[in-house]
Parts: sequence; structure tokens; C-alpha cells
Amino acid sequence: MMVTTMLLRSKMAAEKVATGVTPNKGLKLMERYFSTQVLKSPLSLMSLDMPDIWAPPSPTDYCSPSSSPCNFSGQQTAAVIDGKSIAEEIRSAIAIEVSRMRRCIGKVPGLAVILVGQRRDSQTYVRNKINACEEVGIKSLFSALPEDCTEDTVVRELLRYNNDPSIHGVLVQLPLPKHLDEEKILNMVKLEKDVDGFHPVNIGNLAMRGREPLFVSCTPKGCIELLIRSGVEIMGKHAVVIGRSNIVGLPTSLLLQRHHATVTILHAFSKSPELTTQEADIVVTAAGVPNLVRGDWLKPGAVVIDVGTCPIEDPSSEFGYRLVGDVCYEEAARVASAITPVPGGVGPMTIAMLLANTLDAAQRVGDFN
Ligand SMILES: NC(=O)C1=CN([C@@H]2O[C@H](COP(=O)(O)OP(=O)(O)OC[C@H]3O[C@@H](n4cnc5c(N)ncnc54)[C@H](OP(=O)(O)O)[C@@H]3O)[C@@H](O)[C@H]2O)C=CC1
Ligand SMILES: Nc1nc(=O)c2c([nH]1)NC[C@@H]1CN(c3ccc(C(=O)N[C@@H](CCC(=O)O)C(=O)O)cc3)C=[N+]21
Repeated sequence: MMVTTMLLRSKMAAEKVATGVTPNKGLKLMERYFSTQVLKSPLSLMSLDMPDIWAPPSPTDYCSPSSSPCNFSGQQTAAVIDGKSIAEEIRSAIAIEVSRMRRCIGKVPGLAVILVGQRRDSQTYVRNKINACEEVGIKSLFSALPEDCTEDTVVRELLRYNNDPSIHGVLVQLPLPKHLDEEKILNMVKLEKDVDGFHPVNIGNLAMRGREPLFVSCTPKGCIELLIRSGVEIMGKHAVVIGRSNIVGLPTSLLLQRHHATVTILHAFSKSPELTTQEADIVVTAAGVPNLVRGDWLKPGAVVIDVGTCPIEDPSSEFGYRLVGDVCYEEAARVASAITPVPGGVGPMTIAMLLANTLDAAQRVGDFN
């Protein structure tokens, strides 16, 4: 109940900021609420905290990009967008939904993960995904295939999961070894089980006006959830996305556009990127380049979402390395109004969104909501 109320509060704050209307009782607003949501499926994440009562948002829920003046002398510290705890709230809500599903129809969502090869970072990410499934009651199946396995082996495994009715989401961990055709393999994931949102039909539908993808990629969806749940207004704002990959940069820019931001995309060939970012109310960076974004790249009061996750050597830490983002955090935190840390920002949200997509997929199949 408390989780629901907390989620409700941040959602209500988001609604207030996004529409400029204080949410209040009544069907009309519920209709308006749904019509302003990008993903309208009642089974999508948005449904998890769909309120049956409308509570007023607290003023502390708000964080408007570029609205507060900034002091360069280092006195202002940006609000930390705590992805870890927001993801935890979402996972709690998912766990409640999963147990309701189990009680009502005797079934739980199922996720299958295919990992090819021995990359340590991929093994860690996959382990985190499987642990998260277990935590919320989602069944998980895992195929670890050798680095040198044939494309046929991967396809066979994929088709097996595509045809398994107890599996609602199928994920092929990327990157794949070079000898495997990533495009061909991702194209074979059943559209209704594409919980990663990497299938070209899902990305295409995300890109087209008036179309609804069955799934939105987890990291971009996590970034938007972080903004909305922190009360950051997106509509009409200038958002700069650094990076244009199929799995992060591109879908993030599409999603921001769907939320009515004016979006600029920067990439490795962009000239004077700092001049463009200085104009941005919202900066989402997914380049994989440590310290790319300096404090003086940012407009005072900007909101910064750092997707970058780069291991850098650090003999003082337990494993000899630590993770850093694309943003020079100490500098940016003195200029921005809000910022995500690395780790503990976008990463945990990616996993929470994967669970949410898997739940969504299962509820669709079971016609359960
Ligand atoms: N936290 C999370 O949940 C996730 C984190 N990540 C992290 O996000 C980062 C990006 O991942 P991903 O999109 O897969 O990476 P890719 O390598 O596929 O894409 C990187 C993008 O950044 C652009 N880029 C590279 N260098 C620069 C630069 N100096 N200036 C501007 N743009 C640049 C590239 O441009 P171009 O297209 O011109 O080459 C490319 O579009 C990585 O650190 C990854 O680990 C990824 C997924 C999830
Ligand atoms: N098919 C596929 N789907 C993906 O979603 C996918 C992928 N392939 N390949 C690799 C990238 C990367 N990615 C991350 C997920 C979680 C964290 C995460 O949880 N990070 C933690 C730290 C984790 C740690 O300590 O290692 C954090 O930022 O706090 C990071 C990165 C998903 N990806």
C-alpha cells in the first residue's frame, strides 16, 4: 500500500508537470491521463501504480530543468536521481502483481536469457537479471552457450523459447561474438516475447506516429521513468541525447520525442558537442566515454541522465576496477539541477523495466489485468 502511494505520488507529480494541470478526481482526468501516456496498454508499467484515488503531489516531487539559477562557485548541489531506490519501488510493485497473477490464474511470467560466450560484464548483467526475476517471483530459464557455438545452435535455443508457453520474454544478451549474425538472431525473437524491445518492428513502431510498439527497450524506458518519477517536465524541453545506438541512443531519442521534447542527437562525428549540450534542458548520455561530459558542457539547472557504464581501473576497489559514467559527476553535480549517479542510476532501472516488460508480456498472453 505504501509502495502504491509512493508510486502514485510521483506519478501524480509527473502528471501535474507534464500537463500543467493538477490532477484531481474523476473519470475525465483518468481518460486524459491515459491519453497522455505514450504506452497505453493497461498492462504496461504505467498500470502498476494506476491510482484509484487522486492524492495531491507534494512540492518536493518537482524538479524542473533549467528553472533554478545555479551558482558556479560549487554551492549548489544537484538532486541525486536515485535509480536504485526507484527501481526497488518498481520491483516491489511488480512482485505484488506477479503474486496476484499466481493467485488468480495459477501462472507466473517467465523470462528466458541466452548468453553466448564468457564476457565477464555480460555474465554479471545476466546474473543480475536472473536474481531480479527470482526476487519478484518471475520464472527464469538460462542458456549459457559456448563462445564458438554455431548460429544454428543459438537459433535452435531461441526457437525453443519462442515456442515454450511458460516463457513470455526472450532475451539474447548483447554483444554477441563476431561470427554470429546479430541482426538475423534478433529478428527471430518472437515479437510478442521481445521484452528487450530490440526487434526492428518494435523499434519501427516506436519511431512512427500513431503506432504502438509491443515493447520499448528497457534502458530508454528506464531513463524516461526516472525523469517522470522525479517530476521532470519533458514536454517542450530541449533534450540532447549523446549516442545513437540501436539499443540506447536511438530509442531514447524516439521516446523523448514521443513525450514532446525537441530532441538533438549527438554522435562521434558531431562537431562542438559542448555547444549543443549547453542549450539542453535535459541531457541523456550513452556514449561509453568516461568524463566526456564536463561541468561546462551543461546549462545551469539542466537534468542529466548518465547511461554510460564504463569500467575503469581502480586498484583500491575490491575487483581492481570501478564503474563510471560518461559524465564528470563532481563537476556536473555543481551545475545540474538533478543527476543520476553511476552506479545506482540508470542500470537498476534497466533491469526493473525488463521485469516490467516480462510481466506485461505474460499478462497479455493470459488476458489478465
Ligand atoms: N546502464 C545501463 O542500463 C546501460 C548502459 N549502457 C552503457 O551505455 C554506453 C553506451 O552503450 P551503447 O549504446 O550500447 O554503445 P555503442 O558503442 O553501441 O554506442 C555508443 C554511441 O556513442 C557515440 N559516441 C562515441 N563516442 C562519442 C563521443 N566522443 N562523442 C559523442 N558521441 C560518441 C557513438 O557514435 P557513432 O554512432 O558515431 O559511433 C555511438 O552512437 C556504454 O557505456 C554501455 O555500457 C548500455 C546499455 C544499458
Ligand atoms: N540483450 C541485452 N539487453 C540489455 O539490456 C543489455 C545487453 N543486452 N547488453 C549489455 C547492456 C548493458 N546493460 C546493463 C544492465 C544493467 C546494468 C546495471 O545494473 N548496472 C549497475 C551496476 C552493475 C554492476 O555493479 O556491475 C548500476 O549501474 O548501478 C548495467 C548495464 C544491459 N544491456
